[in-house]
Amino acid sequence: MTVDTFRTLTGLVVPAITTEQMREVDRVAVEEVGPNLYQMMEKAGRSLAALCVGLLGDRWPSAPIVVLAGTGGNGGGGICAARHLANHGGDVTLVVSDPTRLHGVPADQLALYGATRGRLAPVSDLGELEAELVVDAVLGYSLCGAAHGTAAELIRWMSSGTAPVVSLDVPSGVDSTTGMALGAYVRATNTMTLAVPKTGLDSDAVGALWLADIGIPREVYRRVGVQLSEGLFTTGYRVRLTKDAGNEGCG
Ligand SMILES: NC(=O)C1=CN([C@@H]2O[C@H](COP(=O)(O)OP(=O)(O)OC[C@H]3O[C@@H](n4cnc5c(N)ncnc54)[C@H](O)[C@@H]3O)[C@@H](O)[C@H]2O)[C@@H](O)CC1
Ligand SMILES: [K+]
Repeated sequence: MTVDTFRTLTGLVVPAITTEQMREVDRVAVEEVGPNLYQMMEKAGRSLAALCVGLLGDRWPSAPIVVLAGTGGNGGGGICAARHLANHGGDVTLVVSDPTRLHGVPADQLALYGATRGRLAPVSDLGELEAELVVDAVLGYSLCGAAHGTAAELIRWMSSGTAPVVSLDVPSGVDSTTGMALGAYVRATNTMTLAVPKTGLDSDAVGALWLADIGIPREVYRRVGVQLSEGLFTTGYRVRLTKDAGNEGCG
């Protein structure tokens, strides 16, 4: 099932967009207006780390956190979050599905993570890892078909454990436009989506839905034809979204 809108807890209506529209937002930002990908990913990773700290509450920073990252932009955001968690004294272990396939910004994120106190573990160590919180940054909006290979292995590991999972952008394995999963997929307790919510996020796999500001200015949205309320992030860099069912969420 897909939706056209979500709503903030204060009642603001937020439009939902497709993967194709989000790609166009990204393209206009990167090629025409800014911010660049490094800037956006930094904000995504930092907000994701802050959400994790908030969810762990008193158990932070002694609670073991496992961050699972894929090879694309979603993985890059997860690696960036792992760096922020490690920088702030967290007990972090990062597992990258295939480090040899990282390139560009995500590869730079991994190199930077190597300068922290966080651990890097191979996929073969998964069975030995303990987690009180798992960050799912395996697959984002570029999922094509059913999750396969190491990505599917990481998704199955998350599904077999009891630790809550926080997904970046979309639960891995779920199509961000249609909300459908053709194979293994993550059932998140929380999902932090980026910039604008996607039409496929009205799925039970999403858990509590958050929207993070990644610094995209209104000129980008104007060029793409997306109408976001200017009041959306007046209270912070992250806002909770609910399904837009009538007056749900209004006080
Ligand atoms: N504004 C932006 O552009 C930003 C994007 N970010 C993230 O980047 C994501 C998009 O990045 P990408 O386009 O690189 O793509 P993804 O990170 O969504 O995934 C790309 C990787 O997934 C693999 N893949 C695709 N379908 C698969 C399947 N069925 N089974 C196994 N592997 C599969 C591809 O081979 C590729 O290696 C977004 O979802 C978002 O989370 C953020 O990190 C930062 C800012
Ligand atoms: K994900």
